[in-house]
Parts: sequence; C-alpha cells; structure tokens
Amino acid sequence: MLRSTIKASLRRVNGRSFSSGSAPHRKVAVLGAAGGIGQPLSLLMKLNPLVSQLSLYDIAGTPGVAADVSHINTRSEVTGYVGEDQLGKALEGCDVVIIPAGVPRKPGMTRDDLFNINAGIVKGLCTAIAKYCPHALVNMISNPVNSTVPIASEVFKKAGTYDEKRLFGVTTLDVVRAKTFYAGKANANVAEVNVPVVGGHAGITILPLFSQATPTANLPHDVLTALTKRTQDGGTEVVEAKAGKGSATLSMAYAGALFADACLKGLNGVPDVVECSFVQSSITELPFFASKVRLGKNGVEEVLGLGALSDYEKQGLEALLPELKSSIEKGIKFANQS
Ligand SMILES: NC(=O)C1=CN([C@@H]2O[C@H](COP(=O)(O)OP(=O)(O)OC[C@H]3O[C@@H](n4cnc5c(N)ncnc54)[C@H](O)[C@@H]3O)[C@@H](O)[C@H]2O)C=CC1
Ligand SMILES: O=C([O-])CC(=O)C(=O)O
Repeated sequence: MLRSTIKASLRRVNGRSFSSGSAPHRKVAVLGAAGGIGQPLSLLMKLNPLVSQLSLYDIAGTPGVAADVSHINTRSEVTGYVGEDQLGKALEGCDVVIIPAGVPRKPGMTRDDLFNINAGIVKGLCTAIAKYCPHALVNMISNPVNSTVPIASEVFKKAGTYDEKRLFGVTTLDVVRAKTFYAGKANANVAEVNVPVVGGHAGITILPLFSQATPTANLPHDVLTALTKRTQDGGTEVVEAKAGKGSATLSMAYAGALFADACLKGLNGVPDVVECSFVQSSITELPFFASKVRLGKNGVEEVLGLGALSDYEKQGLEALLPELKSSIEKGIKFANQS
C-alpha cells in the first residue's frame, strides 16, 4: 500500500518534470540488452528523456539488468524480458528497436567471421520485429553490419513489412572515431568537429571524408592517410587492446545512444536531424550505402549525396565497392536460402 502510494507520487513527480518538454510516448527496445554493448546502452537510453518505455530483451540476464537500470529516477518505465517466448511482448508497440545481439570479434577475426552465428540471430529477431512491431525504426548494430542490414531487409520483404525508410545500419561509431582522431591532429575542439563517414562498416569499406571535415585544418596528405587508416582500423584497435575479451562496447553504447536519440528526435518532428547511417541508397550502384541521412517522422527523410571528394577519397570509394557489394550479396543470399 505504502509502496504503491510512493510509486504513484514518484510517477507524478516524473510526469511533471517531463511534461514540460511534452515529449510524446516512445517505446524503445534493446535486443541483446545484457551484453557488453547492451548494458551501457540500456543505461544511456534510460537517461534519455525522449524514451517513455524501455524494453530490455536478451536470451539470458535481462531481469538483473532491468531491475538495476529501473531504479534510476528518469522518465522511462523499464521492463526486462528474457527468452524467446517473451520477445513478442518486448517488441509490441515499439517505436525504435536497437539490435546489439550477437557475438563480438576476437583478435585475428574479421567482422565477416561473425557472419555464421550473427546472421541467424539477426534473422530470428527481424522475423519477430516484422510480426510484433512492423513500423518500428530498426537500428542494426550486430556485425557484420554490411550483411546484417541486407538480411533484415530481405526478412522484412518476405514478411511484407519492408519500409526502406525504417532500416538503419549503425555506423555512428565510425563518425565518433573520425571526429576524435581528427580533432587530435587538427588541434581542434572535438565538440565542434564534424566528419562524414560513408561506405560501410568494415575495414576499407569505412571511408571517412576528411576533405569535408570542419573546422578545416589543411592537414598534409600523409596525416590524412594515417587518419583514414586509423578510422578504418578503429574496431580492430579495440579488439586487440581487449585481447580476447571482446570488441568496442562503451564507445559503441555511446554511439548507439546518439543514433537512437537522433531517430527519436526525427520521429518527434525535430527539423534538420542529420546522421551518417548504412541505409538503402541509390547514391552509388550498390543497394545499401552509408552516407549522411536526414531523419524525420517516418525515419529516413532524405539520403544525402556524397558531396565533393578528394582524389584520395575517390580512390577509396572505387576500392571499397567490390567488397561492400559482396558483403551485401552474401546477406541477401543467406536470407533467401535459409
Ligand atoms: N555497429 C558497430 O559499430 C559495432 C557493432 N558491434 C557488434 O555488436 C554485437 C554485440 O557485441 P557485444 O555486446 O560486445 O557482445 P556480447 O557478447 O557482450 O553481447 C551480446 C549479447 O547478445 C545476446 N544474444 C545472443 N543471441 C541473442 C538473441 N537471439 N536474442 C537476443 N540476444 C541475444 C547475448 O546473450 C549477449 O548478452 C557484435 O556483433 C559486435 O560485433 C560491436 C561494436 C561496434
Ligand atoms: O570491430 C569490431 O568488431 C566491432 C566494431 O564493429 C567496431 O568497433 O567498429
């Protein structure tokens, strides 16, 4: 009795503090919420005042994560779901679904080496999304992103729910890294730095466009090539530093929270929300490509072009197309075979 009174009055307090912003009801699910990315990402989404309901799903461990995160006195109500028979409830009514479910790399592996396990996981989760929340914006983090996004698109097509405006490969970590590394070399305030990163999310398919970086710094060519390589190898740098204990989790949770926040702002009608993401695209000959995307009330509002590229970036673009094409085709083939 006392507990329920306290809970109700807390809800009123929370309701008052957030109603001033009049943020609409938004349900967000994290699939893989008990993992290395999932836990800090769940924390960051709990801190986001645009979220009213936070649904944490995993095949194990979510009751503990949900109980823990739910004690934080912010707007959203948190519920943990565990095991496949609770997946439907976790997804029902979702506006945004973030997917960091799947195995991470160990030293010596490429992202494509994760395909055999993660492709099946993503396929299963997307089948459930098509059934329980077909209109949600899907933020795909699970690797290899260059293949898991095409897998998701095929699953949704088969289910008759595919909307290319609602499917995103999360490449925000590449942008976060490019900004950090550039700021270091350009001696710029990192908070003011912008660098678009296009292409895909693996090795040379990651193409940072430092020629468009702001503030401009006129860095010499050898510095730009080193920055490009470091951005492309950023994931591997973390995998090696963690020495068998996984890949980027904390910086990825930050990047995932940033991208989900941009999606929520777009849904809520905030103008001029632009982020790089791997989406269905016609700006190159490939069906999916990462570039700047304007987000709106239906997800992708506009896929923005590449802008002017330096000769070095043009070469990088030519070099990445065959690898990205084959990763996309591998995903499409998997989804249609199994
Ligand atoms: N897009 C990007 O920039 C990045 C992507 N990643 C990728 O994110 C994925 C997750 O990485 P970590 O969190 O470090 O791995 P992790 O192993 O720590 O966590 C993965 C979680 O997924 C859960 N899981 C497995 N199968 C599931 C299923 N069917 N349904 C729901 N949950 C399931 C596991 O129980 C585990 O809790 C990896 O594939 C990794 O390569 C990692 C960093 C950056
Ligand atoms: O490198 C990995 O395996 C994880 C990842 O995608 C990243 O950190 O960019």
